[in-house]
Amino acid sequence: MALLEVTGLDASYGAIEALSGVSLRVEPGEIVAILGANGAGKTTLLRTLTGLHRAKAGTVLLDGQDITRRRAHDIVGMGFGHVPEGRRVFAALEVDGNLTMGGYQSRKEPAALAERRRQVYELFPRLAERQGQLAGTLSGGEQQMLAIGRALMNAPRFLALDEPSLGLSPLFTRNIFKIVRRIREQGTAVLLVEQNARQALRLADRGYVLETGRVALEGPAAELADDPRVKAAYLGGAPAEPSPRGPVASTSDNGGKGADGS
Ligand SMILES: Nc1ncnc2c1ncn2[C@@H]1O[C@H](COP(=O)(O)OP(=O)(O)OP(=O)(O)O)[C@@H](O)[C@H]1O
Repeated sequence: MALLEVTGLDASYGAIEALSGVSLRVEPGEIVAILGANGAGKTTLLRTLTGLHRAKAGTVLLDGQDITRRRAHDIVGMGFGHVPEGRRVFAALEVDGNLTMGGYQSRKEPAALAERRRQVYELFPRLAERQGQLAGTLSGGEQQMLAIGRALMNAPRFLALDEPSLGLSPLFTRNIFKIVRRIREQGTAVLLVEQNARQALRLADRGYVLETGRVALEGPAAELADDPRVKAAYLGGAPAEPSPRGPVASTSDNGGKGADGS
Protein backbone atom coordinates (compact mmCIF):
# COMPACT_ATOMS: atom_id res chain seq x y z
CA MET A 1 0.00 0.00 0.00
CA ALA A 2 1.26 3.51 -0.83
CA LEU A 3 2.06 5.78 2.09
CA LEU A 4 0.20 8.61 0.39
CA GLU A 5 -2.51 7.92 -2.17
CA VAL A 6 -4.26 10.88 -3.77
CA THR A 7 -7.17 10.21 -6.11
CA GLY A 8 -9.10 12.65 -8.28
CA LEU A 9 -8.35 15.72 -6.15
CA ASP A 10 -10.19 18.92 -7.09
CA ALA A 11 -9.67 22.27 -5.35
CA SER A 12 -10.74 25.77 -6.23
CA TYR A 13 -10.75 29.37 -5.05
CA GLY A 14 -14.24 30.60 -5.87
CA ALA A 15 -14.58 30.26 -9.62
CA ILE A 16 -10.88 29.53 -10.14
CA GLU A 17 -10.19 25.82 -10.48
CA ALA A 18 -6.72 25.29 -9.03
CA LEU A 19 -6.64 21.46 -9.09
CA SER A 20 -8.60 19.15 -11.37
CA GLY A 21 -8.56 15.41 -10.89
CA VAL A 22 -5.04 15.18 -9.49
CA SER A 23 -3.99 11.62 -8.67
CA LEU A 24 -0.60 10.69 -7.30
CA ARG A 25 1.07 8.35 -4.85
CA VAL A 26 4.16 8.27 -2.68
CA GLU A 27 5.55 4.94 -1.52
CA PRO A 28 7.27 4.54 1.85
CA GLY A 29 10.84 5.85 1.67
CA GLU A 30 10.38 7.60 -1.67
CA ILE A 31 11.23 11.15 -2.69
CA VAL A 32 8.65 12.39 -5.19
CA ALA A 33 9.07 15.72 -6.97
CA ILE A 34 6.21 17.96 -8.09
CA LEU A 35 7.22 20.27 -10.91
CA GLY A 36 5.23 22.96 -12.63
CA ALA A 37 5.26 26.56 -13.75
CA ASN A 38 4.04 29.45 -11.58
CA GLY A 39 0.36 29.07 -10.91
CA ALA A 40 0.25 25.38 -11.88
CA GLY A 41 -1.26 24.48 -8.51
CA LYS A 42 1.73 23.09 -6.60
CA THR A 43 1.20 25.09 -3.41
CA THR A 44 -2.55 24.47 -3.55
CA LEU A 45 -1.84 20.75 -3.83
CA LEU A 46 0.27 20.75 -0.66
CA ARG A 47 -2.18 22.97 1.19
CA THR A 48 -5.06 20.69 0.23
CA LEU A 49 -3.18 17.55 1.25
CA THR A 50 -2.34 19.06 4.64
CA GLY A 51 -5.86 20.28 5.40
CA LEU A 52 -5.11 24.00 5.02
CA HIS A 53 -7.35 24.20 1.96
CA ARG A 54 -10.54 22.20 1.54
CA ALA A 55 -10.75 19.67 -1.27
CA LYS A 56 -13.82 19.99 -3.47
CA ALA A 57 -13.62 16.37 -4.56
CA GLY A 58 -11.30 13.40 -4.40
CA THR A 59 -9.60 11.48 -1.60
CA VAL A 60 -6.30 11.62 0.22
CA LEU A 61 -5.21 8.48 2.07
CA LEU A 62 -2.25 8.51 4.44
CA ASP A 63 -1.20 4.94 5.14
CA GLY A 64 -4.71 3.84 4.19
CA GLN A 65 -6.48 6.35 6.45
CA ASP A 66 -8.72 8.94 4.85
CA ILE A 67 -7.39 12.41 5.76
CA THR A 68 -9.25 14.31 3.03
CA ARG A 69 -11.38 16.48 5.25
CA ARG A 70 -9.45 16.24 8.48
CA ARG A 71 -8.21 19.37 10.21
CA ALA A 72 -4.62 20.45 9.59
CA HIS A 73 -3.77 19.92 13.25
CA ASP A 74 -4.99 16.30 13.16
CA ILE A 75 -3.13 15.61 9.92
CA VAL A 76 0.14 16.77 11.51
CA GLY A 77 -0.62 14.52 14.46
CA MET A 78 -0.98 11.57 12.08
CA GLY A 79 2.60 11.96 10.93
CA PHE A 80 2.25 14.30 7.95
CA GLY A 81 4.80 17.11 8.22
CA HIS A 82 4.49 20.24 6.10
CA VAL A 83 7.12 22.91 5.47
CA PRO A 84 5.09 25.66 3.82
CA GLU A 85 6.26 28.08 1.18
CA GLY A 86 8.02 31.09 2.66
CA ARG A 87 9.32 29.28 5.77
CA ARG A 88 7.05 31.02 8.30
CA VAL A 89 9.17 30.48 11.39
CA PHE A 90 8.06 32.08 14.66
CA ALA A 91 10.22 35.18 14.26
CA ALA A 92 9.89 36.37 17.86
CA LEU A 93 10.90 33.00 19.32
CA GLU A 94 14.40 31.68 19.62
CA VAL A 95 15.57 28.80 17.44
CA ASP A 96 15.06 26.37 20.29
CA GLY A 97 11.59 27.75 21.03
CA ASN A 98 10.61 27.11 17.41
CA LEU A 99 11.63 23.47 17.82
CA THR A 100 9.59 23.26 21.02
CA MET A 101 6.54 24.57 19.13
CA GLY A 102 7.17 22.02 16.37
CA GLY A 103 7.05 19.22 18.92
CA TYR A 104 3.97 20.54 20.69
CA GLN A 105 1.86 17.52 19.79
CA SER A 106 4.37 15.25 21.53
CA ARG A 107 4.72 17.47 24.60
CA LYS A 108 3.80 14.58 26.90
CA GLU A 109 6.81 12.59 25.70
CA PRO A 110 9.77 14.67 26.89
CA ALA A 111 12.36 11.96 26.35
CA ALA A 112 11.28 11.43 22.72
CA LEU A 113 11.27 15.19 22.16
CA ALA A 114 14.76 15.60 23.61
CA GLU A 115 16.01 12.88 21.28
CA ARG A 116 14.37 14.53 18.23
CA ARG A 117 15.82 17.90 19.20
CA ARG A 118 19.25 16.25 19.39
CA GLN A 119 18.71 14.73 15.92
CA VAL A 120 17.62 18.08 14.46
CA TYR A 121 20.70 19.81 15.83
CA GLU A 122 22.86 16.99 14.48
CA LEU A 123 21.26 17.42 11.06
CA PHE A 124 21.68 21.21 11.21
CA PRO A 125 24.83 22.10 13.17
CA ARG A 126 24.30 25.70 12.12
CA LEU A 127 21.06 25.76 14.11
CA ALA A 128 22.77 24.12 17.07
CA GLU A 129 25.19 27.06 17.15
CA ARG A 130 22.25 29.48 17.09
CA GLN A 131 19.89 27.85 19.59
CA GLY A 132 19.34 31.06 21.51
CA GLN A 133 19.05 33.39 18.51
CA LEU A 134 15.70 34.90 17.58
CA ALA A 135 14.41 33.11 14.50
CA GLY A 136 13.53 36.41 12.81
CA THR A 137 17.21 37.37 12.77
CA LEU A 138 18.35 34.17 11.01
CA SER A 139 19.37 34.32 7.35
CA GLY A 140 16.89 33.02 4.77
CA GLY A 141 18.74 29.73 4.43
CA GLU A 142 18.93 29.28 8.19
CA GLN A 143 15.19 29.98 8.47
CA GLN A 144 14.58 27.29 5.88
CA MET A 145 16.64 24.86 7.96
CA LEU A 146 14.64 25.82 11.02
CA ALA A 147 11.33 25.37 9.21
CA ILE A 148 12.42 21.85 8.22
CA GLY A 149 13.80 21.11 11.69
CA ARG A 150 10.56 22.27 13.28
CA ALA A 151 8.54 19.90 11.08
CA LEU A 152 10.89 17.04 12.01
CA MET A 153 10.14 17.54 15.72
CA ASN A 154 6.93 15.58 15.14
CA ALA A 155 8.87 12.63 13.71
CA PRO A 156 6.78 12.65 10.51
CA ARG A 157 6.46 9.52 8.40
CA PHE A 158 5.84 11.81 5.49
CA LEU A 159 7.15 15.32 4.81
CA ALA A 160 5.85 17.78 2.21
CA LEU A 161 8.28 20.58 1.33
CA ASP A 162 7.15 23.64 -0.64
CA GLU A 163 10.02 25.20 -2.60
CA PRO A 164 12.75 24.66 -0.02
CA SER A 165 15.40 26.20 -2.29
CA LEU A 166 13.46 29.40 -3.04
CA GLY A 167 15.70 32.43 -2.70
CA LEU A 168 18.69 30.43 -1.47
CA SER A 169 22.26 30.66 -2.78
CA PRO A 170 23.55 27.65 -4.76
CA LEU A 171 25.57 26.57 -1.72
CA PHE A 172 22.59 26.62 0.64
CA THR A 173 20.45 24.96 -2.02
CA ARG A 174 22.90 22.06 -2.29
CA ASN A 175 22.94 21.82 1.47
CA ILE A 176 19.13 21.69 1.70
CA PHE A 177 18.98 19.00 -0.99
CA LYS A 178 21.57 16.94 0.93
CA ILE A 179 19.45 17.28 4.05
CA VAL A 180 16.37 16.08 2.16
CA ARG A 181 18.34 13.00 1.13
CA ARG A 182 19.31 12.35 4.74
CA ILE A 183 15.73 12.79 5.92
CA ARG A 184 14.72 10.07 3.49
CA GLU A 185 17.56 7.84 4.68
CA GLN A 186 16.16 8.21 8.17
CA GLY A 187 12.88 6.70 6.93
CA THR A 188 10.68 9.70 6.09
CA ALA A 189 9.10 9.82 2.63
CA VAL A 190 9.23 13.24 0.95
CA LEU A 191 6.97 15.12 -1.44
CA LEU A 192 9.07 17.94 -2.85
CA VAL A 193 7.62 20.93 -4.70
CA GLU A 194 10.45 22.63 -6.57
CA GLN A 195 11.08 25.10 -9.36
CA ASN A 196 14.68 23.94 -9.32
CA ALA A 197 13.75 21.08 -11.63
CA ARG A 198 17.21 19.85 -12.46
CA GLN A 199 18.24 19.28 -8.86
CA ALA A 200 14.82 18.04 -7.83
CA LEU A 201 14.84 15.35 -10.52
CA ARG A 202 18.37 14.32 -9.54
CA LEU A 203 17.23 13.82 -5.98
CA ALA A 204 13.79 12.31 -6.54
CA ASP A 205 12.79 8.73 -7.37
CA ARG A 206 9.72 9.78 -9.31
CA GLY A 207 8.06 12.99 -10.35
CA TYR A 208 4.82 14.59 -11.52
CA VAL A 209 4.49 17.64 -13.73
CA LEU A 210 1.47 19.81 -12.96
CA GLU A 211 0.04 22.02 -15.65
CA THR A 212 -2.89 24.31 -14.89
CA GLY A 213 -4.01 22.09 -12.05
CA ARG A 214 -3.73 18.75 -13.85
CA VAL A 215 -1.05 16.06 -13.93
CA ALA A 216 0.43 16.44 -17.42
CA LEU A 217 3.33 14.02 -17.06
CA GLU A 218 4.52 11.50 -14.51
CA GLY A 219 7.22 8.89 -14.24
CA PRO A 220 10.59 7.89 -12.83
CA ALA A 221 12.71 11.00 -12.24
CA ALA A 222 15.41 9.89 -14.69
CA GLU A 223 12.81 9.41 -17.44
CA LEU A 224 11.25 12.80 -16.77
CA ALA A 225 14.68 14.45 -16.84
CA ASP A 226 15.16 12.88 -20.28
CA ASP A 227 11.72 13.81 -21.62
CA PRO A 228 12.03 16.44 -24.38
CA ARG A 229 8.97 18.31 -23.06
CA VAL A 230 10.44 18.52 -19.56
CA LYS A 231 13.83 19.46 -20.96
CA ALA A 232 12.34 22.27 -23.00
CA ALA A 233 10.11 23.65 -20.28
CA TYR A 234 12.14 23.15 -17.12
CA LEU A 235 15.71 22.18 -17.89
CA GLY A 236 16.64 24.79 -20.48
CA GLY A 237 16.77 22.29 -23.39
CA ALA A 238 15.72 22.68 -27.00
CA PRO A 239 12.00 23.33 -27.62
CA ALA A 240 10.06 20.08 -27.80
CA GLU A 241 7.47 18.97 -30.31
CA PRO A 242 3.95 19.85 -29.13
CA SER A 243 2.75 17.28 -26.63
CA PRO A 244 -0.16 15.04 -27.62
CA ARG A 245 -1.37 15.63 -24.04
CA GLY A 246 -1.23 19.40 -24.42
CA PRO A 247 1.56 21.92 -24.01
CA VAL A 248 4.01 21.74 -21.15
CA ALA A 249 4.22 25.11 -19.41
CA SER A 250 6.46 27.71 -20.95
CA THR A 251 10.02 28.47 -19.85
CA SER A 252 9.22 32.15 -19.57
CA ASP A 253 6.83 31.43 -16.74
CA ASN A 254 9.24 30.34 -14.04
CA GLY A 255 9.40 33.36 -11.84
CA GLY A 256 12.29 35.00 -13.67
CA LYS A 257 14.71 32.33 -12.50
CA GLY A 258 17.14 30.34 -14.60
CA ALA A 259 15.90 27.02 -15.89
CA ASP A 260 17.37 25.30 -12.87
CA GLY A 261 16.19 28.01 -10.53
CA SER A 262 19.62 29.51 -9.94
N1 LIG B 1 -5.87 32.48 -2.10
C1 LIG B 1 -6.14 32.41 -3.40
N2 LIG B 1 -7.22 33.02 -3.92
C2 LIG B 1 -7.52 32.94 -5.24
N3 LIG B 1 -6.78 32.26 -6.13
C3 LIG B 1 -5.68 31.64 -5.68
C4 LIG B 1 -5.30 31.68 -4.30
N4 LIG B 1 -4.16 30.96 -4.15
C5 LIG B 1 -3.84 30.50 -5.39
N5 LIG B 1 -4.76 30.90 -6.30
C6 LIG B 1 -4.77 30.57 -7.74
O1 LIG B 1 -4.71 29.16 -7.86
C7 LIG B 1 -3.82 28.78 -8.93
C8 LIG B 1 -2.74 27.86 -8.39
O2 LIG B 1 -1.90 28.62 -7.50
P1 LIG B 1 -0.72 27.95 -6.67
O3 LIG B 1 -0.19 28.98 -5.74
O4 LIG B 1 -1.18 26.68 -6.10
O5 LIG B 1 0.34 27.65 -7.82
P2 LIG B 1 1.87 27.25 -7.72
O6 LIG B 1 2.09 26.18 -8.72
O7 LIG B 1 2.22 26.94 -6.31
O8 LIG B 1 2.58 28.59 -8.18
P3 LIG B 1 3.99 29.24 -7.73
O9 LIG B 1 5.07 28.37 -8.31
O10 LIG B 1 3.93 30.57 -8.42
O11 LIG B 1 4.02 29.33 -6.25
C9 LIG B 1 -3.30 30.08 -9.51
O12 LIG B 1 -4.07 30.38 -10.63
C10 LIG B 1 -3.52 31.10 -8.43
O13 LIG B 1 -3.73 32.39 -8.94
